[in-house]
Amino acid sequence: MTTDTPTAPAGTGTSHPGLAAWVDEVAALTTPDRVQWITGSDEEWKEITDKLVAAGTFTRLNEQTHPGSFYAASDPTDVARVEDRTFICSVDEKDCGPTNNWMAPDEMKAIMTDLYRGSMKGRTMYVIPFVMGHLDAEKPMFGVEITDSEYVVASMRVMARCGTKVLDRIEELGDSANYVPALHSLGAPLEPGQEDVPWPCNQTKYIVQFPEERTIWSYGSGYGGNALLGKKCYSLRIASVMARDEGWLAEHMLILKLISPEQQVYYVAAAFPSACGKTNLAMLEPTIPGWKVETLGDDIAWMRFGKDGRLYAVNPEFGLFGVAPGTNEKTNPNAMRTLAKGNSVYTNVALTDDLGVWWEGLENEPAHATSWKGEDWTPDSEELSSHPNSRYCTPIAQCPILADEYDDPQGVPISAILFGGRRKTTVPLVTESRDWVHGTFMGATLSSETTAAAVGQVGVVRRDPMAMLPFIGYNAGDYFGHWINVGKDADAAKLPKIFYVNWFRRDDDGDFLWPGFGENSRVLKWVIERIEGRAAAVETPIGHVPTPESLDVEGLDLTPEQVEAALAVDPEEWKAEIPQIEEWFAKFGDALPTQLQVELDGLKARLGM
Ligand SMILES: Nc1nc2c(ncn2[C@@H]2O[C@H](COP(=O)(O)OP(=O)(O)OP(=O)(O)O)[C@@H](O)[C@H]2O)c(=O)[nH]1
Ligand SMILES: O=C([O-])CC(=O)C(=O)O
Ligand SMILES: [Mn+2]
Repeated sequence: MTTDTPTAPAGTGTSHPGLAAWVDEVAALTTPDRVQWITGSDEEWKEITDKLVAAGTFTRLNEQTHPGSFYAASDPTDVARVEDRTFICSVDEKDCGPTNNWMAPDEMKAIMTDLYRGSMKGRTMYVIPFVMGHLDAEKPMFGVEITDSEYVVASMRVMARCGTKVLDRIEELGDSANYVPALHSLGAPLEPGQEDVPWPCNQTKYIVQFPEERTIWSYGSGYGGNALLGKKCYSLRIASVMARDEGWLAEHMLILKLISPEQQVYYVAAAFPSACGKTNLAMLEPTIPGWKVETLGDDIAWMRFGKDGRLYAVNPEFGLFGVAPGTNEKTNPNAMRTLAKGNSVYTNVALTDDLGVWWEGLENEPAHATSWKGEDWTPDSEELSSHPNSRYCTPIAQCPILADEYDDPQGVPISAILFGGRRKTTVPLVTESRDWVHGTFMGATLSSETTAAAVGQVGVVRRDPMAMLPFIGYNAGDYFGHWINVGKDADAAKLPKIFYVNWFRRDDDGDFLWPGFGENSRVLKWVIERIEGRAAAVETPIGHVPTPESLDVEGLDLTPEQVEAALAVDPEEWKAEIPQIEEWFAKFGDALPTQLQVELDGLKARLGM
C-alpha cells in the first residue's frame, strides 16, 4: 500500500484492493441485505449480542452470577463437527490422502457456488478481520471470515484477535499481507416477511478446505468447529499444509507451563483427541506438593524451531471453547474460575430457572431446568439436561493461571510432547518413547474411543494419529513423513521427548484405574524426572514405563495392585493391537515412511511375533 492510500474509517470497508474485491464478489453472490465490518469495539459487542437476544438465539444470563454471559441452544441437528461433510479439496486427490474426504476443487466450487447464491438474503453479511497468533508476530497469520451469523461473530470475537487493529495491519502490509479468506454461510436465507428461527442452519453441510489456495468455504452449520473458521479449518487444516511447506508443526495440542518445587520451568505440549482431556490437563491443579501449572493453550499449538534449535510453541487462539459436561470445581477449578468472570457464551447446556447454567457433572444440581432441547428437565428426567458436546466459549485472558508467556509471540520452548487417547484397555498410564522416530510411531498409531465432539457413534476405537485425524489438511502418510523430517533436521538433544499417556484405562468392573484430573500431575512429574534422568523405568516392548516405585503415588487412595494395573504392559493385548496397526498402515501405501514400518516390525519382534 502506498502511504497516500486513504484508510477507510473503522467498520466501513477496506483500502486493501484484493480484500475489497473478494468481499464485493461474495456479497454479489450471496446477496445479503447489508455488509458490516467487524471492528472489535465494546459498542459492537453490545449491538451484536442485543441482536442475538432479540432473535431468541441468546438468552442473557443472570448478571449477578454470570456477568456479560449468554445462553444459546442450537438446532438439535447442529451440535458437533461433521467429519463426513468435511473435505480437503486438493488439486490432486493423492494429496488429500486416505483419511480425508476429497472432491476436485472445481466440482466442489460449482456445487457450493450454487448453494451460496442468495444464501445471505435477508441477513447481514459480516466481515471479520482476524489474526491467529499475535498481531506482532514476525509473520502475522491473518484471516478474514465472512459470515451471515451473529452467533459466529460473537464467538469469533472471543476465540480470535479480531477487528480494526487487524485490518489496519493488513492494509499497511498491502500485497504482502497473506490472509486466509474464509467464507461461512448458514444457508438460511430469509424471504421478505419470513420469520427467523433462533438457530438458523441448513441440513446440507459442507466444511471445505482448498489447501493450495489456502481458502476455506463452510456452509450449513453454525456449530463451533464447523463455523468458527479460524479454529480447526485454518489453525489446523490449512496451517498443517503451511507447516509442511515451511518446516514447522500445526498441532491439536494444549500447551502448559510446569514449575517444579525447585522453581525449574518446563513447557509441555499434549495432543489428545477431541473431548479427551486437553482443557483439563492445560488447567491442572497439581495434587503433589510444590508443583505448579500455568496455562498457555488448551487446543492448538503451532511449533517452530527457534534460533537456539529448540522447538517453540504458541497458542494461536484467544479464547477457550471447552466441553462443559464433567467440568466442575473438583475436575477443573480453573475453568470454573475463568467462567465465573463472565463474558462467556454457553451452548447446548441446560438453562436454570434463575438464569444460570447447569450441565451433567456440575455441582448444585437444580430441581428444575430447561434442557438444551428446550424441554422441562428435573433430576428424574430420562434425558440428559445438556448435550454431551455442549460447550462454553470464554476469553483465555480470564484464566487465573494464564502464563505471562501467552503474550510472547516467540512462544515457549517445549521439553515434552504427550500423545494420549481414551482406551479402556491395553495402553498404560504413561510410556516414554526411545527417540523421536519411535515417538512419531506412537503418535501415528494413537488410538482412541470416539466422543460426542463429532457427529457419529461414540465409544468406537479408531486410529487418531497425533489426535489430528479430522484435522490433517493433506495426506496423513506425508504428514507422518513431515514429523520424521522435523526430527531428522533437528539436534536430537534439543528435541522434546515424546510420551504416550492414557488416563482412561479401566478395571474389570469398568471403573477408571487412574483417578485422573489433578492427579495427572504425578505423571507430569515422572515425565520431567525422566527428562532430568532422575526417574526409573522398565523397558517393555512398547517403550519405557515407570517402575511402580518411580511414580509418586503418595497420598493416593490406590492399592499397589491398582497402580500396577494402570502401568501394566500386557503382551497379549498388544499382540491383538498389531493387526489393527497393520491395517491402518496399509491404507497409506507408498506414502507411509519406511521408518514407521521399521518401528512396527521392531515392535512385533519384541512381542515375539
Ligand atoms: N477419567 C478422566 N476423564 C477425564 C480426564 N481429563 C478429562 N477427562 C474428561 O474428558 C472430557 C473432556 O475433556 P476436555 O479436556 O474438555 O477435552 P479436550 O481434549 O480439550 O477436547 P476438545 O475441546 O474437543 O478438543 C470430559 O468429559 C472430562 O471429564 C482424566 O484425567 N480422567
Ligand atoms: O472444533 C470443535 O468444535 C471443538 C474442538 O476443539 C474439537 O472438536 O476438537
Ligand atoms: Mn479440539
